[in-house]
Amino acid sequence: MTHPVLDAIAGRLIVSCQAYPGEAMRHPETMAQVAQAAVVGGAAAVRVQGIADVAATVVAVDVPVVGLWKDGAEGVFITPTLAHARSVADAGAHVVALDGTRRPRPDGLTLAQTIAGLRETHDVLVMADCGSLADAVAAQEAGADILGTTLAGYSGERPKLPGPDLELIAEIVAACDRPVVAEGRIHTPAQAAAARAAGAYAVCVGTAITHPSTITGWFTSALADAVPTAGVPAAPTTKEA
Ligand SMILES: CC(=O)N[C@H](C=O)[C@@H](O)[C@H](O)[C@H](O)COP(=O)(O)O
Repeated sequence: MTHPVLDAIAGRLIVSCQAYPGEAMRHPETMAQVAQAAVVGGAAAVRVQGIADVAATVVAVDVPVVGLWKDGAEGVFITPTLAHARSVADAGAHVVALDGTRRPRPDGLTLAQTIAGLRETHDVLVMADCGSLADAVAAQEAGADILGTTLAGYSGERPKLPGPDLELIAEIVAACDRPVVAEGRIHTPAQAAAARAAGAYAVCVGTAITHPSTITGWFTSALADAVPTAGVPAAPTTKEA
């Protein structure tokens, strides 16, 4: 690859550091610290949501920052307009991640117009968050530098599998010639490796690394379903006097 950011992430892990509205960890400094911890663990890049979080993280880590701005929670909400994209780039993101689906955008621009407009003002890479093979093909045509499977299972064109959509990753890799970032519901190291084996250029993991409430829920659910099997010592009981 010919771009230093693409060189940096080749075959590597990107960690998405996001807290959601109303959550205790939703604070730019907190997310920047989470990003620092991910870098210590070997993250080659981090993905961060929100202008303040991007700005705080860019100065806190020495790896590329993939920035996005979620505005809303339905339809096109990941960096939905050119104005959002420029703000993310202004905050210092090295890569601007934006909705890469074929759905209408709130400002009426096409994806190609959005990418071209961003390039007029900023020297950044663009990651298109796609939900299907057709999205990825169109996003490549529109000028995206990186194709992500971020929206597979969220835009209505692919099933929402419990794990990553490995089939889609392989299809995009076969049909396109841009780096493909596997993202979405990669919950285990084995799934990350499987995404890489399916042809992903890099693998992005969020929830399983940086969302403690969800991870805690996985454990509490497992315990709620678990029953002691034979041979397990019984819990001590209080001796009667
Ligand atoms: C669909 C959507 O809004 N995805 C968002 C995109 O930035 C994030 O909420 C995800 O956490 C991120 O894509 C990483 O995925 P996962 O958390 O499954 O590892």
